Amino acid sequence: MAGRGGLLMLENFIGGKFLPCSSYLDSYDPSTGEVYCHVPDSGEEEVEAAVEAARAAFPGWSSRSPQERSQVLQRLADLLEQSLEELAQAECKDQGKTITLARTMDIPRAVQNFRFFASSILHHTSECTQMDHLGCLHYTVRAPVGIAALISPWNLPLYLLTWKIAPAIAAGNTVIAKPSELTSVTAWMMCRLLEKAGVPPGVVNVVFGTGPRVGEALVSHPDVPLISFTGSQPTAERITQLSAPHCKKLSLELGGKNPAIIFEDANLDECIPTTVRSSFANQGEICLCTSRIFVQRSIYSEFLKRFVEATRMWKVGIPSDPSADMGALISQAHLEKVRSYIKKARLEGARILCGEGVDTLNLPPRNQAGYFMLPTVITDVKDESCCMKEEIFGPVTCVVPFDSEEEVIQRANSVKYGLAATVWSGSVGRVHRVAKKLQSGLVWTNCWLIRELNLPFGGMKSSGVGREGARDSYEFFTEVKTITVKH
Ligand SMILES: NC(=O)C1=CN([C@@H]2O[C@H](COP(=O)(O)OP(=O)(O)OC[C@H]3O[C@@H](n4cnc5c(N)ncnc54)[C@H](O)[C@@H]3O)[C@@H](O)[C@H]2O)C=CC1
Ligand SMILES: N/C(=C\C=C\C(=O)O)C(=O)O
Repeated sequence: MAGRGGLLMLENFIGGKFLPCSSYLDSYDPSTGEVYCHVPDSGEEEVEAAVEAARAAFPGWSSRSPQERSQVLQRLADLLEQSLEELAQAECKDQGKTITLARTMDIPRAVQNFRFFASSILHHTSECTQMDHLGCLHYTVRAPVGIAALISPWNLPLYLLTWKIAPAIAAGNTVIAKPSELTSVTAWMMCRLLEKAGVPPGVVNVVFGTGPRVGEALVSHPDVPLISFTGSQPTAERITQLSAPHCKKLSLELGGKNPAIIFEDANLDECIPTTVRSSFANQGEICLCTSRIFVQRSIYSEFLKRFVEATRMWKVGIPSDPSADMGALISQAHLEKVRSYIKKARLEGARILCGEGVDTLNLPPRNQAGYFMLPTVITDVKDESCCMKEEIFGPVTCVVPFDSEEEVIQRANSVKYGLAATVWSGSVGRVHRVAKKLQSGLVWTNCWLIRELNLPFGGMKSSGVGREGARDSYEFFTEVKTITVKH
């Protein structure tokens, strides 16, 4: 919809209707730094209306059979798939990611999220145990919890939002989704498809705006009993505080400081391109991205040389360029934050081998004010440095040597996060041994980001609370009851 100055103007989606808001936020095109869209700056009033709509829709939706709900999810998946190109173009413009990534990863995965939960909801079974000596049979039943608040970040906008909406509504809940105010467009586009897919009004409501205003109104609302959040650890802390008085169910998917551990028997021909990708895909703005690379000393020099060469080949370009490997970062503030880590590393005596401040970035004149930076490799950096401890969430990775297996496990585990690790070795015994000892919710060995949606996804320590996946999301989005029958 065209709004002020011909710019795109989004509206909230509440009770099956698009509704204007009394105030709006500017949303920027990361590749130019120009305002291109206005996003509703919602608050308590909009949350109240969304809660009312979600409450009214709950009895009807929750009493449908899993088969009926599954069909609706399948139709929505089909409609999203038919709009794949349009959604990919929108995601690329709104987020700054490359069109290739949006086409091959973000939007296909959003489609898959609905297909996956449309199927998995049909296959859950409940538990039953016998106590013959007491003449008792015990079994469990599950029921949807109610109105779910779903809060998602800006890095994988539709991908992560649908990873929450799909299991929540498949299980019979009604939802109020709040996408990041920085990347709201594809969620709004999805709302245009809901009626055609057969999603009844009020089952999926989307309120746009900032965390402190609309986010807090949502998470502290007494009639919203569960919250699924993906984002930063400080925001998770705030959500936990606000929801604590109501004892809400919480699922928190947070950041990482993910290690790659590369042993001397690794296949470097596979490891190097994959580790470049795991460090810099989506501008390093994925919570699963590698940011600490530990390399066994005997291959350290060779690895470093080849890794830097491969990083220099990683093309930074305008997001709409299909040959670009990396686009623009999300915002000016984020670009400055990422750059500040490189400055700190320099001051601490680390060496920047390529990227920011070393190589030259060539951009068309129209994109000079965009939020671009080159993929950057840091070395000679201490484990205590903030670059090795804190989540940077940008195209920056540190490479350091190690000597023994025990030492590298201890160093990899020495951060507050525990989300994702990769281990590279030709020894089957070693990959199992090391994977088991890493404090990490996910370990990929000799690969990265191969997702099996059935299995638990999530982090340990400060990387989160709870897991998502076929069974885990079902358990989160339902309440279980144990029933005992004396016969
Ligand atoms: N999945 C991840 O691990 C992600 C990590 N981050 C990290 O967080 C840093 C900051 O990025 P942000 O966008 O500011 O992340 P954030 O955690 O503030 O935002 C994520 C979502 O939470 C909402 N939100 C923010 N404050 C809230 C509050 N008080 N109550 C309810 N909802 C609230 C935001 O509007 C957004 O929808 C990044 O630099 C990165 O390090 C950011 C995005 C994703
Ligand atoms: N939660 C994030 C990524 C998840 C990826 C997946 O489920 O495949 C993130 O980057 O915040």
